[in-house]
Amino acid sequence: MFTSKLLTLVIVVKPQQVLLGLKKRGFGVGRWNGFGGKLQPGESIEQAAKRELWEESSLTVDSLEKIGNIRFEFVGETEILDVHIFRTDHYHGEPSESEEMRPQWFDLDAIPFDRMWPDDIYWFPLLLQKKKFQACWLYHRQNSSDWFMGFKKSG
Ligand SMILES: CNc1cc(N2CCOCC2)nc(N)n1
Repeated sequence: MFTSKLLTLVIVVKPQQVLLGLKKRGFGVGRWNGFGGKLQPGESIEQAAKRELWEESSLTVDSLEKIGNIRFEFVGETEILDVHIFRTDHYHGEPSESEEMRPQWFDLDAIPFDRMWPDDIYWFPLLLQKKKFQACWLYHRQNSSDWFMGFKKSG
């Protein structure tokens, strides 16, 4: 029996750069990623995305653009990660380090894909072109990059 866990992921973009955070602990530690996490009771996905962005980077946003959804399955595990991905080009404040994340701006032609989750190289270009997408990935182990993917772009 599979259960799914709702998670958020926010990618902050400015004209020539994208903001990523180095995960300092927990799931995905050591990888650069967008900002996000779990929902709290009573929260909408978007509210959780804004809260997690603020908690992890101290940025606030007026609006988020829902850009994608990826479902991750890990062989041998019964919990599917249902990650809702948002993009924002308008934010307030300056990024600052939190207990979870060390934020850093990256030039769009220098995104550190080799130090990110292996799926990111496939959907970051779509996010940067503002193309909505859906995807599913099967990982053979939580830290290996063995995976196969099904990819469906939706308009
Ligand atoms: C498994 N591959 C993943 C997972 C992931 N996240 C799961 C934990 O919550 C934040 C987003 N984010 C990316 N880019 N790739």
